[in-house]
Amino acid sequence: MSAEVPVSDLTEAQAVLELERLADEIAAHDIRYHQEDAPSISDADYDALKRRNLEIEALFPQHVRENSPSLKVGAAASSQFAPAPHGVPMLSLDNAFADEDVTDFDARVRRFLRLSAEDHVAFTAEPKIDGLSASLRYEKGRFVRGATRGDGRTGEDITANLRTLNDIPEQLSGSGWPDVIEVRGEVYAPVEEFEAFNKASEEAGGRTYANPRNFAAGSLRQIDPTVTAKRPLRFFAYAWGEVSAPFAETQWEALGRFKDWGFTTNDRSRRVEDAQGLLDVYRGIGAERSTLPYDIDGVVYKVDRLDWQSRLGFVSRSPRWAIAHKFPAQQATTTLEAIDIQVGRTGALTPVARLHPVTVGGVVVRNATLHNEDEIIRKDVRVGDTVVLQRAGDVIPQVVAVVEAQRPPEAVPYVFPHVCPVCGSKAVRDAGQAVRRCTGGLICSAQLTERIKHFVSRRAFDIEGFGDIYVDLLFDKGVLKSPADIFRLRQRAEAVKAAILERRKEQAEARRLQKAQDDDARVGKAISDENRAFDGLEKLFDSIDARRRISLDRFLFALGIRDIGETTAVNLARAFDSFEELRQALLRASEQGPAEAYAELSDMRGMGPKARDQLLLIAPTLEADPWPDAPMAQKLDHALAGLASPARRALAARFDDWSAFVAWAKEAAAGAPGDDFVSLSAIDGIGPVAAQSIAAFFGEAHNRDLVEALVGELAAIEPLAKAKTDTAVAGKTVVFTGALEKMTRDEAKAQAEGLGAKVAGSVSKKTDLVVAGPGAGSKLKDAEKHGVKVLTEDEWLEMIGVG
Ligand SMILES: NC(=O)c1ccc[n+]([C@@H]2O[C@H](COP(=O)([O-])OP(=O)(O)OC[C@H]3O[C@@H](n4cnc5c(N)ncnc54)[C@H](O)[C@@H]3O)[C@@H](O)[C@H]2O)c1
Ligand SMILES: [Zn+2]
Repeated sequence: MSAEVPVSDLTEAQAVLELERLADEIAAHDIRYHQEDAPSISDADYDALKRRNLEIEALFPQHVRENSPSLKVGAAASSQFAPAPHGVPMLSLDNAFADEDVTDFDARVRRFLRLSAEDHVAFTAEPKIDGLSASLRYEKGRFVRGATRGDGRTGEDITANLRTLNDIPEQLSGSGWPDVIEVRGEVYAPVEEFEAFNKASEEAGGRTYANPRNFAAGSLRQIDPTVTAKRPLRFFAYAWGEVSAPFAETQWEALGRFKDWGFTTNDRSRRVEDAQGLLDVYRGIGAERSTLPYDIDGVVYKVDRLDWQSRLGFVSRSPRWAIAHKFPAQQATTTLEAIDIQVGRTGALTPVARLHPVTVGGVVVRNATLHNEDEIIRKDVRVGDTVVLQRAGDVIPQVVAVVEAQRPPEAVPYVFPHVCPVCGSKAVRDAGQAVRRCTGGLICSAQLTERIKHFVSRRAFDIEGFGDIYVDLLFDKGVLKSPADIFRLRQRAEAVKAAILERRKEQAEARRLQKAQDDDARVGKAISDENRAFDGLEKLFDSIDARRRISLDRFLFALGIRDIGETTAVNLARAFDSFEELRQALLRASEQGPAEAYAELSDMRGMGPKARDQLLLIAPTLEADPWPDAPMAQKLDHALAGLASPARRALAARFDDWSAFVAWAKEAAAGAPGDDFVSLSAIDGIGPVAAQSIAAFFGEAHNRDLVEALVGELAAIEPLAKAKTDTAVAGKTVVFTGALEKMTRDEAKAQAEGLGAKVAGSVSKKTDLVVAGPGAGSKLKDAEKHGVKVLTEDEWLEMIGVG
């Protein structure tokens, strides 16, 4: 996660934005976790996002969003299943982590019920099974409908799937059940069976799951119940929803009734006379945890008396009468056999620990995340080390520490690669960023699909109808390997059609397998539907052809070069009369761009531009070690006494050898930028960082080849008109905010830039004008704060002579 502003430092405006961001991000994780059974972050990271959201809401209660994650349960039901509305909502639980949280819970309950010190509150303590909850409706003792929790109000109707579970009686046994009762509880997969499934599935080339919970959820929510029937799912009953008549007076009694009626209840559940007893049960169950046949992530405490439960009632997403006391993550030690680097679709290099297989909390772990470069350095993780692993019902187990006492003598510090293992391009870190990224962009196959999606997107080449589905499909089938290939698709229409057909057949086959019935007629139909799909192709080819003429700024932006955003692309394009002229300038600059040592020096934390320039001046005069016996820090203090101390410290942290430092400093001095590079970085709105990025891009032969091939497919790259200097707004910085009524934001921006104005996204001291339409918010306030002139849209149009 990138560096975050501490909650207490957030301004009100930042808080509003942050709450919005968190709501979006958490909602996306909820869908991946609850709907797709494929979370992309660990539960601990997810919980941290939720906590941050809560903390901000506590400071700015007036800005709690209607869709706040703190008010929501789960995620909306998937449309794959019929909706199953819950008459009594299915809620989540509040969490307790520390012993004090449990004491607080007891105190809250007593305060709410206005009990005196002598009154005892009895509780049940039940293992918190890490599965997914289900609600089973019985009418006159017969199972009639079963549903998932969904968003708490509406779940998914999975009756047929639930019927396949042996733990779920078709007909209740015993007697005394109400005419209507919804029995609720947890569907889970025993750890051993989960492992066996994964192993068999892996050998057969099928899907594997990260943990028993995802496996249970994925197995239960199958379209085809015969698939569910083959999966080893179990059910514990522990709660209820709608009932037509009371059937118990306490939680404990209710659990007993469930058992009488033929359900399995957890035999580790206990009833305790007061809150003191809860912690004993917690420790007891905790001690047994790693030997239990199923995953648990805590103990749930519930007020035993049901009349008290109903008086306590609910807050938005959880009952007041219950709490989940979570266990800390489970740990184990093993040896680290290798560190592999994976490259994500955005080019991020992620280190993965390959481990000697070890069982953590019942699950065999072979890989663990090491997060990023700094984490490896901070923990000094080395290949061969014995490491402590942690798993918390998590997606990916983590390496939390190294057992240094067991380090083999030959283990050396890990050196994080500076090149991409997929494409061999340089991998760099931006200042202040934890992630190292491959700069290969369009030539890196790990990133290609994302880059092509960017290339064809609205703000780049704007190829209508070229959706993600086409990009993924054509890439998978090997038809699309570079931007130039886009323009060759019409010529290769047969290959495109074959790819589409093949995909359709795969989909039909997957459907057929899922339906587990040989429905050949449907496969046949799916294929004949192709012809209709091909109709769209002609149109796609036409819209591709329509973009063979492209403006220079869009062309540059589409290449997805680091630091070359839309505005920078426009500024660059404006400074040159043709693409050819720009290309020549870039080639010259790339030969004189700062060398790697220079770039690293400029990038070093603690090294300001002043210290950098001083060092570059001194570097050529540095000589053999003047003080061989002193520690490196003292040598640097001595030789570079004129430099600020943070700069000296940064160097001392980077080098432990005098001659390596001197060689590097000399290289940096030699690599200082030449005239062509300087004039590139002097272009208005460019600067050294963007100049360095684009020069480096054109400096790499494979990028030049890629551009060459692309240019070969295009009819024209059209230069932009030079920025005007003789208009009323030339050279002024303008910010648009609120709704514009006479034109779109993009049009307004293009028009203003055409008149020589700069368009900025936020208001600062440097802003000259703010054009505010209806609904303008914080930017308008910022304008007042900085005393910036504010215009209406009409006043603006008048000013530029259009009104
Ligand atoms: N990694 C991700 O992307 C991601 C996304 C969403 C949620 N999550 C994780 O899911 C959890 C939050 O989900 P939640 O809202 O279901 O809360 P929860 O799992 O913490 O608690 C509520 C659930 O506990 C279960 N439960 C088990 N035994 C029970 C018992 N004896 N009595 C009552 N309930 C019992 C029920 O299914 C109930 O719905 C967190 O652990 C969170 O980290 C992770
Ligand atoms: Zn790469």
